[in-house]
Amino acid sequence: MIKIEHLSKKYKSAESYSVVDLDLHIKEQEIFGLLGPNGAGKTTLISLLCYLIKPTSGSFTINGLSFQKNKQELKQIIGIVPQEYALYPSLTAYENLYYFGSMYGLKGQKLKNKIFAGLEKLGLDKFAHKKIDTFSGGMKRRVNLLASIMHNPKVLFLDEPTVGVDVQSKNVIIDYLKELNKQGATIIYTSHHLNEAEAFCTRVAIIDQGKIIIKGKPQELIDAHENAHNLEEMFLQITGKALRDYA
Ligand SMILES: Nc1ncnc2c1ncn2[C@@H]1O[C@H](COP(=O)(O)OP(=O)(O)OP(=O)(O)O)[C@@H](O)[C@H]1O
Repeated sequence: MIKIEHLSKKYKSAESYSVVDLDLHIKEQEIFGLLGPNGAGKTTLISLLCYLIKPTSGSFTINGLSFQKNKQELKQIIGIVPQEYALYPSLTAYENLYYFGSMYGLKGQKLKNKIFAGLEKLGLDKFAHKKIDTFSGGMKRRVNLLASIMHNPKVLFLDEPTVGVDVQSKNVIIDYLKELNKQGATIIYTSHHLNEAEAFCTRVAIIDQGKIIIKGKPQELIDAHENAHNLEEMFLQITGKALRDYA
């Protein structure tokens, strides 16, 4: 499904590479977690795969398609849930979703039904006609997710989709993602919530300084590390306890 080969990225203003000669294959219908300390290169990797930024070298394909040759086809099959809200605050939830759905060529009753079905699933149907700037963080995160899946993408990239939300919103988001995955979506997501990733992901990769240092099924990784009873303990053993501040 996703084949990444020797992918590297060095930002123009940066002194070092943010993604370094990275190889990774992700299979269809996996839920793949990209984990790592602050500044490890997770967002950069997701941004490369969505072609929001260009690689310095290396290549990748998604479903056999490459951005260089099949940009339009790829745009139809991928969905991107960014870390920042991609919503218009002065428009209602319905108007936002209508706008994003129209961008993918959806219209009329079909689009309307899709919007209301999504809002209902995520517990927001009562708020369809309220403006986004009146929403809580958890509500905005849920609309942000819906905006990215209006076109039923086969592959969904999510950059910290549950950051800053309460447990209730987090559970609704994760359950919805599991449902999309059951329906066939491949999911690639970044998170700092290691308990969440342990329960949610079929496989995870731990990234540090732009490189994958370990990957596998969460339980297998935990079992392979003595004294680690969960993913967080394994993560700390591998990445160390030092702070990762950068500017
Ligand atoms: N636009 C940019 N220009 C220059 N350097 C950048 C840019 N964006 C990110 N970087 C650098 O690339 C490295 C990786 O950053 P990235 O945001 O991908 O990490 P991350 O793993 O997503 O971190 P976090 O968990 O804090 O979101 C960092 O050293 C960061 O300073």
